[in-house]
Amino acid sequence: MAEFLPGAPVAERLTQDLKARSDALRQRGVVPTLAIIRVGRDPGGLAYEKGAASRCAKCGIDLRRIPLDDAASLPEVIRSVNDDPAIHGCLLLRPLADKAAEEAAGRLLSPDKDVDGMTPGSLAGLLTGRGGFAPCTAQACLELLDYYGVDPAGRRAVVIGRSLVVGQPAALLLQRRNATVTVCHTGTRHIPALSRDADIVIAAAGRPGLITVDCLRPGQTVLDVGVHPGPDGTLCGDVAAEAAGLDVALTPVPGGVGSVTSAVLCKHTIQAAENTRL
Ligand SMILES: Nc1nc(=O)c2c([nH]1)NC[C@@H]1CN(c3ccc(C(=O)N[C@@H](CCC(=O)O)C(=O)O)cc3)C=[N+]21
Repeated sequence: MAEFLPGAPVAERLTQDLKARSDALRQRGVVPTLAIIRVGRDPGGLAYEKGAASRCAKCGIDLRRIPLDDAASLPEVIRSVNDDPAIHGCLLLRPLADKAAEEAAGRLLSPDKDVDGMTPGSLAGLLTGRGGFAPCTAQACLELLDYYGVDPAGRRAVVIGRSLVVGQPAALLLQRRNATVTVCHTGTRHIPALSRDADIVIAAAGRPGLITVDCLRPGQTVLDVGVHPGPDGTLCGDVAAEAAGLDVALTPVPGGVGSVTSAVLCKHTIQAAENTRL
């Protein structure tokens, strides 16, 4: 049977540290503040905004919600966020229907306030190891490994999925922690053999049930990033439900990586507020 690795204790430990850091900032007259820009009403974005709002309240972070009907005013809103010293972090919920507007927003947002790690500046910092915030879900994977004492150093890791939001940042973060990383994607042959060979598997393909039991072996640590609404209204991940019967350490869906993501968003916001000089 699988040993489950819940996200709640990881988020809770992060929250305790962040609340203390927020109190220290407020004593210096700095109120850590996050702006969340939402264009439209995508269910995934609404779910994330709801989780982030709840986590911000626990961490002592003020939240500025900026709902927009469309992307027309996005450049002006991003500029006002960049110029507002009272706002330390900004999350633009993605994806936008208007890809060009999303890319333009990524070029406009100050990397210093890009707590979601979406801007070219942040991604360059991730690649070079010189500053910037990593995308929160990728960072959440490392927070889970650290909390549960799984040291990536010297281990073989397979990341399934090569998005700029999760797969590639997670691979870079694992490499920086001295893991040997293989990134699998739609062009990869023999994913099951490659995946079975790894000590750590990060499933971030965005395809429900893609990682079947023949991709896994006893003793592995498996982080399931997928969050997919199932036909019966429940949520499922990229890892097939049958994996629960294997002798692996597995993050549940819901209650796994997703529940740590918003805590990492808060961690980046507090860090951004601490980076400001009074
Ligand atoms: N710039 C940007 N960055 C994102 O990281 C981003 C985004 N836009 N747009 C929306 C998606 C979706 N997303 C989720 C994160 C956590 C949960 C989460 O906490 N899920 C809970 C379950 C929530 C529920 O029960 O509905 C869990 O997995 O335990 C869900 C969805 C981040 N996203």
